[in-house]
Amino acid sequence: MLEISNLHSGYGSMTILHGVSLNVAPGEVVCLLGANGAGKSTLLRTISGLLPMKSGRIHFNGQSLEKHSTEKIVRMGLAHVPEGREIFGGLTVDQNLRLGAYSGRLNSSQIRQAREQAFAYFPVVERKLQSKASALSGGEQQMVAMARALMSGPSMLLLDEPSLGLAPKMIQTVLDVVASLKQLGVPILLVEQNATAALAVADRGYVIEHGRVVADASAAQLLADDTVRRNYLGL
Ligand SMILES: Nc1ncnc2c1ncn2[C@@H]1O[C@H](COP(=O)(O)OP(=O)(O)OP(=O)(O)O)[C@@H](O)[C@H]1O
Repeated sequence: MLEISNLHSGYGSMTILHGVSLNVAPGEVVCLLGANGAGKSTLLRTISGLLPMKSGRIHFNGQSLEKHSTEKIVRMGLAHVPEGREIFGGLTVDQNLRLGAYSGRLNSSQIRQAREQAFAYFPVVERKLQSKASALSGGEQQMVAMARALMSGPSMLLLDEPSLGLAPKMIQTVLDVVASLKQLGVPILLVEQNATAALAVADRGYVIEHGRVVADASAAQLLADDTVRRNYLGL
């Protein structure tokens, strides 16, 4: 579904990703592990076209994403929930959700369905529809960001630290939503600092160090690996 090979990317003249290759198959949840600054967010930003690649290949459903705008990539079905949420604070929650549907992938009845699904996952989003997004707590904003991504009718999701700043109960809610989307067949590439909990819902994972993939294994193998447990799972 998503195939990345020998990807180089970075900021200006600085290269952060040095030849990353990875893939996500239909229906898979794949977790990216790595220390702060390893390049995980940079990878997601490059996939979604927020950052131009320097070289390499990214294919989504057999189509190259190179030179496509982020807007086009969302229209192709790949939605990105960035770290730090980046919702529009001056707009209401409802307006944020409508912007999520702006890509035009869904017709009006599908948009209604996506809205209902988002409300079922995140009841607080429905309760706060008319509130200014900036008036929501950090955790509530995180849920709006995920709901907004669902409004584009994604066939794949890139989630960057979806549980950042959430209370423990809400962390589990977010991971339950990940598991539920997986049941619906939506593949997810997930960066998550609660790596043990993330690997519990993931099929596979990649470990990234200094912009390079240094390990690639099933979630069960990563959970059992002493080095991974020590360095990334805090066990
Ligand atoms: N806008 C930017 N301009 C220049 N350098 C950046 C920018 N964003 C990130 N970097 C640098 O790129 C490197 C990788 O950052 P990135 O955010 O991809 O790491 P990460 O693995 O997601 O880390 P974290 O877990 O802390 O979010 C870091 O050295 C960071 O300082």
